[in-house]
Amino acid sequence: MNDTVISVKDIQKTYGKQTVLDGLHFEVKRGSIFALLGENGAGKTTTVRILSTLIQADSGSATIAGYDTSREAESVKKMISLTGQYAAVDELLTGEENLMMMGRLNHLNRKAVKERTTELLEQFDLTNAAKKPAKTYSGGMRRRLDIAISLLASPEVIFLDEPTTGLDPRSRRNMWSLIERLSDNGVTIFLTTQYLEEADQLADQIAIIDDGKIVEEGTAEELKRIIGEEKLELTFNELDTYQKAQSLLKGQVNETDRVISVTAGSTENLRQILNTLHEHGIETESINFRKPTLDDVFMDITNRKRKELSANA
Ligand SMILES: Nc1ncnc2c1ncn2[C@@H]1O[C@H](COP(=O)(O)OP(=O)(O)OP(=O)(O)O)[C@@H](O)[C@H]1O
Repeated sequence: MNDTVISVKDIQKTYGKQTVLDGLHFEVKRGSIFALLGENGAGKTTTVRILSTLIQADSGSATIAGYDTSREAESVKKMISLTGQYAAVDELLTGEENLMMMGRLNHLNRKAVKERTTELLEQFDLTNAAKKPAKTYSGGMRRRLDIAISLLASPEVIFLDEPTTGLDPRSRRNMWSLIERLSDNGVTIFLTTQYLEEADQLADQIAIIDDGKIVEEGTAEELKRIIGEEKLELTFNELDTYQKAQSLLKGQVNETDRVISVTAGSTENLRQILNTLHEHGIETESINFRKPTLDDVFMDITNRKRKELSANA
Protein backbone atom coordinates (compact mmCIF):
# COMPACT_ATOMS: atom_id res chain seq x y z
CA MET A 1 0.00 0.00 0.00
CA ASN A 2 1.24 3.49 -0.86
CA ASP A 3 2.54 5.20 2.22
CA THR A 4 1.66 8.72 1.06
CA VAL A 5 -1.97 9.76 1.40
CA ILE A 6 -1.72 13.50 0.67
CA SER A 7 0.66 14.87 -1.90
CA VAL A 8 0.93 18.60 -2.61
CA LYS A 9 3.08 19.90 -5.45
CA ASP A 10 3.91 23.54 -6.15
CA ILE A 11 0.55 25.01 -5.25
CA GLN A 12 0.11 28.65 -6.04
CA LYS A 13 -2.88 30.74 -5.01
CA THR A 14 -3.39 34.47 -5.30
CA TYR A 15 -6.25 36.74 -4.33
CA GLY A 16 -6.03 39.88 -6.44
CA LYS A 17 -2.45 41.08 -6.02
CA GLN A 18 -1.86 39.07 -2.85
CA THR A 19 0.05 35.79 -3.18
CA VAL A 20 -1.41 33.60 -0.44
CA LEU A 21 0.25 30.27 -1.33
CA ASP A 22 3.58 30.44 -3.10
CA GLY A 23 4.79 27.04 -4.33
CA LEU A 24 3.46 24.90 -1.48
CA HIS A 25 5.00 21.44 -1.46
CA PHE A 26 4.68 18.59 1.04
CA GLU A 27 3.55 14.99 1.59
CA VAL A 28 1.57 13.38 4.40
CA LYS A 29 2.01 9.74 5.40
CA ARG A 30 -0.99 7.46 5.77
CA GLY A 31 -2.14 7.08 9.39
CA SER A 32 -0.01 9.97 10.67
CA ILE A 33 -0.87 13.24 12.38
CA PHE A 34 0.42 16.10 10.24
CA ALA A 35 0.45 19.64 11.59
CA LEU A 36 0.54 22.71 9.39
CA LEU A 37 1.83 25.31 11.80
CA GLY A 38 1.73 29.02 11.14
CA GLU A 39 0.69 32.43 12.37
CA ASN A 40 -2.59 34.14 11.50
CA GLY A 41 -2.83 34.77 7.79
CA ALA A 42 0.03 32.40 6.86
CA GLY A 43 -2.21 30.45 4.46
CA LYS A 44 -3.35 27.45 6.56
CA THR A 45 -7.08 27.70 5.92
CA THR A 46 -6.50 28.36 2.22
CA THR A 47 -4.46 25.12 2.07
CA VAL A 48 -7.24 23.17 3.81
CA ARG A 49 -9.85 24.67 1.49
CA ILE A 50 -7.88 23.60 -1.59
CA LEU A 51 -7.22 20.09 -0.28
CA SER A 52 -10.85 19.62 0.67
CA THR A 53 -11.94 20.77 -2.83
CA LEU A 54 -13.79 23.89 -1.63
CA ILE A 55 -11.62 26.14 -3.77
CA GLN A 56 -9.14 25.61 -6.62
CA ALA A 57 -5.45 26.43 -6.72
CA ASP A 58 -4.24 28.70 -9.54
CA SER A 59 -1.50 26.20 -10.42
CA GLY A 60 0.23 23.11 -9.05
CA SER A 61 -1.54 19.95 -7.98
CA ALA A 62 -2.70 18.03 -4.94
CA THR A 63 -3.88 14.45 -4.54
CA ILE A 64 -5.64 12.66 -1.72
CA ALA A 65 -5.45 8.87 -1.73
CA GLY A 66 -4.35 9.21 -5.35
CA TYR A 67 -7.32 11.36 -6.44
CA ASP A 68 -6.68 14.80 -7.87
CA THR A 69 -8.40 17.51 -5.80
CA SER A 70 -9.41 19.55 -8.82
CA ARG A 71 -10.18 16.90 -11.48
CA GLU A 72 -11.56 14.19 -9.16
CA ALA A 73 -13.21 16.30 -6.47
CA GLU A 74 -16.14 13.91 -5.95
CA SER A 75 -13.81 10.98 -5.17
CA VAL A 76 -11.73 13.19 -2.87
CA LYS A 77 -14.86 14.26 -0.96
CA LYS A 78 -15.68 10.60 -0.23
CA MET A 79 -12.24 10.15 1.37
CA ILE A 80 -12.22 13.14 3.68
CA SER A 81 -14.02 14.89 6.47
CA LEU A 82 -13.69 18.54 7.25
CA THR A 83 -14.41 20.05 10.62
CA GLY A 84 -13.47 23.20 12.44
CA GLN A 85 -14.36 26.52 10.90
CA TYR A 86 -17.18 24.91 8.85
CA ALA A 87 -19.28 23.51 11.67
CA ALA A 88 -21.75 20.85 10.57
CA VAL A 89 -23.74 21.12 13.80
CA ASP A 90 -27.44 22.02 13.63
CA GLU A 91 -28.00 24.10 16.77
CA LEU A 92 -31.69 23.29 17.13
CA LEU A 93 -31.27 19.51 17.04
CA THR A 94 -29.98 17.44 19.96
CA GLY A 95 -26.55 15.82 19.74
CA GLU A 96 -28.18 12.48 19.01
CA GLU A 97 -30.47 13.94 16.32
CA ASN A 98 -27.51 15.64 14.65
CA LEU A 99 -25.69 12.33 14.37
CA MET A 100 -28.79 10.40 13.23
CA MET A 101 -29.50 12.98 10.55
CA MET A 102 -25.96 12.89 9.20
CA GLY A 103 -26.01 9.08 9.26
CA ARG A 104 -29.12 9.04 7.09
CA LEU A 105 -27.62 11.66 4.75
CA ASN A 106 -24.71 9.25 4.36
CA HIS A 107 -27.16 6.51 3.35
CA LEU A 108 -26.47 4.23 6.32
CA ASN A 109 -29.40 1.95 7.16
CA ARG A 110 -31.52 2.66 10.26
CA LYS A 111 -29.87 0.02 12.43
CA ALA A 112 -26.34 1.07 11.45
CA VAL A 113 -27.19 4.74 12.12
CA LYS A 114 -28.48 3.90 15.60
CA GLU A 115 -25.44 1.78 16.46
CA ARG A 116 -22.90 4.25 15.13
CA THR A 117 -24.65 7.16 16.89
CA THR A 118 -24.51 5.39 20.28
CA GLU A 119 -20.88 4.47 19.69
CA LEU A 120 -19.85 8.01 18.72
CA LEU A 121 -21.77 9.65 21.58
CA GLU A 122 -19.87 7.39 23.94
CA GLN A 123 -16.51 7.85 22.27
CA PHE A 124 -16.88 11.62 22.37
CA ASP A 125 -18.16 11.76 25.93
CA LEU A 126 -21.55 13.13 24.87
CA THR A 127 -23.87 10.36 26.09
CA ASN A 128 -25.23 12.44 28.98
CA ALA A 129 -25.86 15.41 26.71
CA ALA A 130 -27.28 13.31 23.86
CA LYS A 131 -30.90 14.46 24.34
CA LYS A 132 -30.10 18.15 24.80
CA PRO A 133 -30.16 20.66 21.93
CA ALA A 134 -26.70 21.48 20.58
CA LYS A 135 -27.27 25.19 21.25
CA THR A 136 -26.96 24.42 24.98
CA TYR A 137 -23.51 22.79 24.51
CA SER A 138 -20.22 24.37 25.59
CA GLY A 139 -17.58 25.25 22.95
CA GLY A 140 -15.67 22.02 23.66
CA MET A 141 -18.81 19.84 23.45
CA ARG A 142 -19.86 21.48 20.20
CA ARG A 143 -16.47 20.79 18.64
CA ARG A 144 -16.57 17.18 19.81
CA LEU A 145 -20.02 16.80 18.26
CA ASP A 146 -18.76 18.44 15.06
CA ILE A 147 -15.95 15.90 14.77
CA ALA A 148 -18.26 13.00 15.69
CA ILE A 149 -20.65 14.04 12.89
CA SER A 150 -17.79 14.10 10.42
CA LEU A 151 -16.83 10.53 11.36
CA LEU A 152 -20.16 9.04 10.30
CA ALA A 153 -18.85 8.69 6.80
CA SER A 154 -15.72 6.76 7.96
CA PRO A 155 -13.25 9.10 6.26
CA GLU A 156 -9.68 8.22 5.47
CA VAL A 157 -8.38 11.73 6.10
CA ILE A 158 -9.73 14.16 8.69
CA PHE A 159 -9.01 17.87 8.37
CA LEU A 160 -9.07 19.70 11.66
CA ASP A 161 -8.74 23.42 11.06
CA GLU A 162 -7.55 25.02 14.30
CA PRO A 163 -9.50 22.56 16.46
CA THR A 164 -8.61 24.16 19.80
CA THR A 165 -8.70 27.88 19.02
CA GLY A 166 -10.76 29.58 21.71
CA LEU A 167 -10.99 26.54 24.00
CA ASP A 168 -10.01 26.74 27.67
CA PRO A 169 -6.93 24.74 28.76
CA ARG A 170 -8.91 21.75 30.05
CA SER A 171 -11.05 21.47 26.88
CA ARG A 172 -7.90 21.85 24.82
CA ARG A 173 -6.28 18.88 26.61
CA ASN A 174 -9.47 16.83 26.15
CA MET A 175 -9.42 17.65 22.44
CA TRP A 176 -5.79 16.56 22.23
CA SER A 177 -6.50 13.16 23.74
CA LEU A 178 -9.47 12.78 21.42
CA ILE A 179 -7.27 13.53 18.40
CA GLU A 180 -4.74 10.98 19.64
CA ARG A 181 -7.49 8.37 20.00
CA LEU A 182 -8.73 9.10 16.47
CA SER A 183 -5.23 8.61 15.18
CA ASP A 184 -4.92 5.29 17.04
CA ASN A 185 -7.77 4.06 14.82
CA GLY A 186 -5.56 4.49 11.75
CA VAL A 187 -7.14 7.60 10.24
CA THR A 188 -4.81 10.28 8.85
CA ILE A 189 -5.18 13.64 10.58
CA PHE A 190 -4.33 16.93 8.92
CA LEU A 191 -4.28 19.56 11.59
CA THR A 192 -3.73 23.28 11.30
CA THR A 193 -2.67 25.20 14.34
CA GLN A 194 -1.00 28.36 15.49
CA TYR A 195 -0.04 26.73 18.78
CA LEU A 196 3.47 25.32 18.85
CA GLU A 197 2.71 23.31 21.95
CA GLU A 198 -0.18 21.62 20.15
CA ALA A 199 1.98 20.59 17.18
CA ASP A 200 4.71 19.46 19.56
CA GLN A 201 2.27 17.35 21.56
CA LEU A 202 0.36 15.73 18.70
CA ALA A 203 2.12 15.72 15.37
CA ASP A 204 4.31 13.04 13.81
CA GLN A 205 5.32 15.55 11.16
CA ILE A 206 5.22 19.35 11.35
CA ALA A 207 5.43 21.76 8.42
CA ILE A 208 5.92 25.42 9.26
CA ILE A 209 4.14 27.75 6.85
CA ASP A 210 5.09 31.39 6.57
CA ASP A 211 3.93 33.76 3.82
CA GLY A 212 2.45 30.86 1.85
CA LYS A 213 5.63 28.74 1.82
CA ILE A 214 6.79 25.76 3.84
CA VAL A 215 9.88 27.19 5.52
CA GLU A 216 10.82 24.10 7.50
CA GLU A 217 9.57 20.55 7.96
CA GLY A 218 10.31 17.63 10.27
CA THR A 219 9.38 15.96 13.52
CA ALA A 220 9.22 18.17 16.62
CA GLU A 221 12.59 16.74 17.67
CA GLU A 222 14.18 17.41 14.27
CA LEU A 223 12.92 20.98 14.28
CA LYS A 224 14.25 21.54 17.78
CA ARG A 225 17.60 20.11 16.69
CA ILE A 226 17.84 22.81 13.99
CA ILE A 227 18.33 25.25 16.82
CA GLY A 228 20.17 22.54 18.65
CA GLU A 229 21.83 24.39 21.38
CA GLU A 230 20.61 25.21 24.83
CA LYS A 231 19.30 28.66 25.57
CA LEU A 232 20.53 30.92 28.31
CA GLU A 233 17.70 32.91 29.81
CA LEU A 234 18.71 36.17 31.48
CA THR A 235 16.14 37.94 33.66
CA PHE A 236 16.57 41.56 34.78
CA ASN A 237 15.13 43.37 37.79
CA GLU A 238 14.76 46.81 36.25
CA LEU A 239 13.41 47.88 32.88
CA ASP A 240 16.39 50.15 32.15
CA THR A 241 18.99 47.41 32.83
CA TYR A 242 16.92 45.08 30.64
CA GLN A 243 16.91 47.69 27.85
CA LYS A 244 20.66 48.27 28.18
CA ALA A 245 21.28 44.50 27.97
CA GLN A 246 18.96 44.25 24.98
CA SER A 247 21.08 46.77 23.08
CA LEU A 248 24.19 44.67 23.75
CA LEU A 249 23.00 41.08 23.25
CA LYS A 250 21.54 39.23 20.27
CA GLY A 251 18.57 37.09 21.29
CA GLN A 252 14.83 36.71 21.74
CA VAL A 253 13.30 39.29 24.03
CA ASN A 254 10.30 39.34 26.30
CA GLU A 255 9.84 42.86 27.61
CA THR A 256 6.89 42.03 29.88
CA ASP A 257 8.96 39.62 31.95
CA ARG A 258 12.25 41.45 31.23
CA VAL A 259 13.82 38.26 29.86
CA ILE A 260 16.42 37.90 27.10
CA SER A 261 17.10 34.39 25.69
CA VAL A 262 20.40 33.87 23.95
CA THR A 263 21.96 30.75 22.43
CA ALA A 264 24.25 29.39 25.08
CA GLY A 265 26.85 28.03 22.63
CA SER A 266 30.41 27.34 23.80
CA THR A 267 31.89 28.16 27.21
CA GLU A 268 33.81 30.95 25.49
CA ASN A 269 30.56 32.38 24.18
CA LEU A 270 29.03 32.24 27.67
CA ARG A 271 32.06 33.97 29.14
CA GLN A 272 31.74 36.74 26.54
CA ILE A 273 28.06 37.29 27.28
CA LEU A 274 28.67 37.54 31.02
CA ASN A 275 31.77 39.73 30.53
CA THR A 276 29.84 42.13 28.30
CA LEU A 277 27.15 42.53 30.96
CA HIS A 278 29.76 42.92 33.70
CA GLU A 279 31.74 45.55 31.74
CA HIS A 280 28.59 47.64 31.41
CA GLY A 281 27.72 47.24 35.08
CA ILE A 282 24.54 45.30 34.26
CA GLU A 283 23.27 43.00 37.01
CA THR A 284 20.99 40.07 36.24
CA GLU A 285 18.25 38.90 38.57
CA SER A 286 18.60 35.28 37.44
CA ILE A 287 20.31 33.14 34.81
CA ASN A 288 18.81 29.82 33.66
CA PHE A 289 19.63 27.23 31.06
CA ARG A 290 16.82 25.62 29.09
CA LYS A 291 16.38 23.27 26.15
CA PRO A 292 15.05 24.85 22.94
CA THR A 293 11.26 24.77 22.46
CA LEU A 294 9.32 24.84 19.21
CA ASP A 295 8.72 28.51 19.99
CA ASP A 296 12.44 29.12 19.59
CA VAL A 297 12.43 27.16 16.33
CA PHE A 298 9.53 29.15 14.94
CA MET A 299 10.97 32.53 15.95
CA ASP A 300 14.40 31.59 14.68
CA ILE A 301 13.22 30.31 11.30
CA THR A 302 10.80 33.12 10.54
CA ASN A 303 13.31 35.78 11.69
CA ARG A 304 16.03 34.21 9.53
CA LYS A 305 13.76 34.22 6.43
CA ARG A 306 12.76 37.86 7.02
CA LYS A 307 16.43 38.87 7.31
CA GLU A 308 17.25 37.02 4.07
CA LEU A 309 14.37 38.80 2.33
CA SER A 310 15.41 42.26 3.50
CA ALA A 311 19.07 41.55 2.59
CA ASN A 312 17.97 40.63 -0.96
CA ALA A 313 15.61 43.59 -1.32
N1 LIG B 1 -11.46 34.70 -0.27
C1 LIG B 1 -10.42 35.51 -0.02
N2 LIG B 1 -10.29 36.69 -0.65
C2 LIG B 1 -9.23 37.50 -0.43
N3 LIG B 1 -8.22 37.22 0.42
C3 LIG B 1 -8.29 36.06 1.09
C4 LIG B 1 -9.38 35.14 0.91
N4 LIG B 1 -9.16 34.06 1.71
C5 LIG B 1 -7.99 34.30 2.36
N5 LIG B 1 -7.47 35.49 2.01
C6 LIG B 1 -6.20 36.06 2.50
O1 LIG B 1 -5.20 35.08 2.40
C7 LIG B 1 -4.31 35.13 3.51
C8 LIG B 1 -4.19 33.77 4.15
O2 LIG B 1 -5.44 33.42 4.72
P1 LIG B 1 -5.72 32.03 5.47
O3 LIG B 1 -7.11 32.09 5.99
O4 LIG B 1 -5.36 30.92 4.58
O5 LIG B 1 -4.68 32.12 6.65
P2 LIG B 1 -4.56 31.25 7.96
O6 LIG B 1 -3.13 30.85 8.04
O7 LIG B 1 -5.58 30.17 7.96
O8 LIG B 1 -4.88 32.28 9.09
P3 LIG B 1 -5.99 32.25 10.24
O9 LIG B 1 -5.35 31.54 11.37
O10 LIG B 1 -6.15 33.72 10.52
O11 LIG B 1 -7.22 31.61 9.70
C9 LIG B 1 -4.85 36.21 4.43
O12 LIG B 1 -4.10 37.39 4.24
C10 LIG B 1 -6.26 36.40 3.97
O13 LIG B 1 -6.70 37.72 4.18
